[in-house]
Amino acid sequence: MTDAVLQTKGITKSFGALRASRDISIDLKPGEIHAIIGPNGAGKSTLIGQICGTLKPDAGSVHLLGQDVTQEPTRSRARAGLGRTFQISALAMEDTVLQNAVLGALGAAGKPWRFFGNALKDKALRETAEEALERVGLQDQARMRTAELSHGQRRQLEVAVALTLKPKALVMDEPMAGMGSEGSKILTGFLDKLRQEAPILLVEHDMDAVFSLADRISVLVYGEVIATGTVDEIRANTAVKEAYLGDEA
Ligand SMILES: Nc1ncnc2c1ncn2[C@@H]1O[C@H](COP(=O)(O)OP(=O)(O)OP(=O)(O)O)[C@@H](O)[C@H]1O
Repeated sequence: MTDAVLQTKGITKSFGALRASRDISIDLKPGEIHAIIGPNGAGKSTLIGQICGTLKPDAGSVHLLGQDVTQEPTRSRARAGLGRTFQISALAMEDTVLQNAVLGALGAAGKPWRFFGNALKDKALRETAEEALERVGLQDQARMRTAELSHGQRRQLEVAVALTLKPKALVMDEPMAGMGSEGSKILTGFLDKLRQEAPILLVEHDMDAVFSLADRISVLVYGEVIATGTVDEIRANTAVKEAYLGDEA
């Protein structure tokens, strides 16, 4: 377990009487995609919030590259190498694709947003942004307004923004949501390669994507991890079939 890039130990979180996270211990190892699946309301977003620092656990701890970051705010976790993409887009729609990527690079460099006006002229930031766009295949769209991108391209841009951080680990919240089958295929191929650079904790409802990408899957039900295993192990797990997968297994 010592080689985990990201790890939670006994994370517990309640909202009033509702226990949204129950003693969750999961880890993310170098080079892997670890998918978190479970029904609506199972506690996936609550878990991500605690990992990324927007929510504080009532008990338990979060470790990034061996450091206990439980009390650290989101910003310092990001600076330490924790990248994330959001379920709801955080992009500035009226800005160009390149501007959004530069904004990401500016944040990754720890510079306040008031420097944004000059950021486009900053060679290093611009290069970081252009490189990230190229990696997700959006170099030809750099000058387009973000609002003009297709849904799938916006998802690709969100990944590019996360990449400007040069992350050591990535947390992705439903990257496939709203994608057509072609877009899902492109993103799946991209994530498949990306795992070598930064392992990915992937929260995803698209079971085709999960089954084709995940090295390991953890199944969350009522705030509790009921199983962790390979795709084959999870598909064969009776408790998982009963609680969640049913005929999809
Ligand atoms: N801030 C909050 N206050 C009160 N209850 C909350 C809060 N956030 C989440 N919950 C509750 O905690 C439980 C877990 O919610 P969470 O959003 O983490 O689930 P989820 O697995 O991400 O769901 P989905 O797949 O629908 O996104 C739900 O019952 C939800 O209503």
